[in-house]
Amino acid sequence: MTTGNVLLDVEHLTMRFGGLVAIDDLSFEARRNEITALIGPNGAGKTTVFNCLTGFYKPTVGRLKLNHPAKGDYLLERMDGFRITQKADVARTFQNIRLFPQMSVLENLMVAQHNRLMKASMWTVGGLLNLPSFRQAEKEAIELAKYWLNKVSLYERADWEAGNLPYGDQRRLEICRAMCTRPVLLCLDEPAAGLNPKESLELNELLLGIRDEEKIGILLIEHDMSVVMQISDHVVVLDHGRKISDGTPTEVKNDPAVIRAYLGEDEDEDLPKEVANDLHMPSHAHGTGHDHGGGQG
Ligand SMILES: Nc1ncnc2c1ncn2[C@@H]1O[C@H](COP(=O)(O)OP(=O)(O)OP(=O)(O)O)[C@@H](O)[C@H]1O
Repeated sequence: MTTGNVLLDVEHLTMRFGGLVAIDDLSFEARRNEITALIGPNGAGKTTVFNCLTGFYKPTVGRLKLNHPAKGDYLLERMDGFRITQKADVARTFQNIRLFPQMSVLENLMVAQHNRLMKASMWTVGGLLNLPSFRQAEKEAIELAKYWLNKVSLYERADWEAGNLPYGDQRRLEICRAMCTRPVLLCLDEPAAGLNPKESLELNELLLGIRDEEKIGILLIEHDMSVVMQISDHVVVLDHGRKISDGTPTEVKNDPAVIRAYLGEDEDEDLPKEVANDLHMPSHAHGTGHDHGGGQG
C-alpha cells in the first residue's frame, strides 16, 4: 500500500443505533489520487460510514479528519452536512438514483453549482442586475457542466429530461453532478448497481479518469467485485461493523479473514460466480448466510 497524501483519516469511528453497533471502532485512511473501496457483506456498515462522513449521522465516537489540499483540515464529525459539501468539498452519490428527474440533464448539473452561482450573484442582486462577475460565473458553470457531459457522452442529450435517460446514463449523470461541485473527496455508494457489463467497464474508465485527471480521492462502496478488484488502489473490508482487512486488492482477496466473512464456516452456500472469480475462490463453498447482493442502505 502506498503512503502519504492522506486525504481522509477515519479514527476510531463508532456508530450506535440504540443497542445496535453499526460501526465498531473503525479506523482507516483514504488518499488523494487513489480509489479506496469499502466492501463487506450486506449490513456490514458501509453506508453508515458514508452517512457519518457526509453529516447525515453524527458519529457516537470518533474523528473524521479531511486534509483538504487547498484549505487545510476539517473535522467532519463536527460539521453540518451542507457545510461538508460546501466547505470541505466532499461530494456523494446514493445507492438509489437521486437526480431531479423532471429537470433537464444540463439543469441537474447547474443545480449542483447553485452555491457558487449564488455567491457570484451576491445572493440575487448581482444576478438580477446581470453583473459581469455573475455572467462570468454562469459561463464557467455551463462550461464545467458541458465538460462533464462530454466526458460521459451525454452532451447531445443535455436538453433531455434526466428521468428519461436510460438507467446507466442516469448513474453516470449522478457522478457528473457530484463532480460539478468540484470535490476533493468523491464518495460513491454502489455506482455499478444495476449496470450491464459494458456499462460497468465504462464506469471503470470514468472513475480511473477522474482519479488520474482530477487528482482527487474516491471512496467507493461496491458489491461488484469486478469493479472493486480492477480499479481500487486500496480496499477496506468491513464485517458486522468491524474492519477485518485493509490493503491492496491482492492482499485483501487472499486474506483468510475476508474469505471467511464472505464464505463463512458453517452452512453450505454457493458463492456468486463473479464474487468467487474476483476473489479467486471456488464458487462452491461454505456460507454464513450473508447476502451478497446489492442491498439498500
Ligand atoms: N438509521 C438507522 N437506524 C437503525 N439501524 C440502522 C440505521 N442505519 C443503519 N442501521 C443498521 O446498521 C447496520 C449497517 O447498515 P448499513 O446500511 O450501513 O450496511 P451496509 O454495509 O451499507 O449494507 P448494504 O450492503 O446492504 O447496503 C445494519 O444492521 C442496519 O440495519
